[in-house]
Amino acid sequence: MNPLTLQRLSVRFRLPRGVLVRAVSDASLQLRPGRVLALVGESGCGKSVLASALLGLLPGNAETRGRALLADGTDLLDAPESDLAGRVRGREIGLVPQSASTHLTPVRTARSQLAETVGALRGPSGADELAERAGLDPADLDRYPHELSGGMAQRVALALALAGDPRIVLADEPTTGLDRPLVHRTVDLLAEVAGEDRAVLLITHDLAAARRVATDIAVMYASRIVEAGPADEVLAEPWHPYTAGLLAALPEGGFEPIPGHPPALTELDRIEEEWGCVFCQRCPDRPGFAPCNGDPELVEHGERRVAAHSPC
Ligand SMILES: Nc1ncnc2c1ncn2[C@@H]1O[C@H](COP(=O)(O)OP(=O)(O)OP(=O)(O)O)[C@@H](O)[C@H]1O
Ligand code: NI
Repeated sequence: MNPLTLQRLSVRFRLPRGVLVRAVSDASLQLRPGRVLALVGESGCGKSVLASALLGLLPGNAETRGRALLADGTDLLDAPESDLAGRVRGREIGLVPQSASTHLTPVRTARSQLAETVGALRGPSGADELAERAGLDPADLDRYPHELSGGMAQRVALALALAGDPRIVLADEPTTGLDRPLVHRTVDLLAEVAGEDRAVLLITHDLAAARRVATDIAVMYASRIVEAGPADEVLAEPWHPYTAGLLAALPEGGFEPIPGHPPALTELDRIEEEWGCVFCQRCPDRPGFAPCNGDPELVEHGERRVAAHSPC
């Protein structure tokens, strides 16, 4: 059994006056030990909401559907908070947050915070060992948060995420604000963490970083996973025009961003009704912006799947 299996996970938010935000729609994914799954997509497509759902950290106006199953059958979507707090967060799933330094208490050294977390989670490794596994000189643990560089803070955050010896490590935009060499260093460390037989979910809009370490990739657009599969295959020959568009936006792809913007997540039902699919309005394969007919079909082939019209 895989450490985590998502089955048609959906999350929507209820806003005043009956407005609904469809943040995640029917997401199905598997995290596997020893592998890095990169979840990529433009800002606002629902990546962080998906992560929050797995950690039981959605706000009160969220409604979920589907299942998010741990290997022992626990469904994270309906597990009681006591279970999530006592057993899941930190122990089953370690979180590497977006801006590491804001998660550290300013008045205490990194070492005291790491030691406290190890104690609270009853983790098997000491602070020095965790620091080394996170690529940090143990001597740097004696620094206060304001004495840590961005890269060091990120490594402290990784050490904290490993403190409870979790089988799953979830990193949500762990490279924000880091320069390119540090981005590489950070994602390389995540690959090493996967090498310890953990499953890593790397959430990022940095496709170049994802390409560097991902073994598997899932591409999210307007709340849906539109394409997924082994990273080398998907990135060498994308099946969805959105994936192709993301690659074309990279420097080596020619720096040609996809024109237009993703639709507002409050508008998805209306757009699907009018257009058939939510990507048509930006789709290079539909000159003249002809609407598609109906839902994009899901095509599965081996380990790959794509939800697009042909051509979409
Ligand atoms: N509590 C909430 N109530 C209503 N809408 C919300 C709430 N939380 C998030 N959203 C909306 O859900 C959508 C998805 O947000 P999310 O943070 O998951 O995007 P993302 O893909 O992680 O983007 P980024 O790359 O910028 O981190 C956004 O449109 C956001 O405004
Ligand atoms: Ni289409």
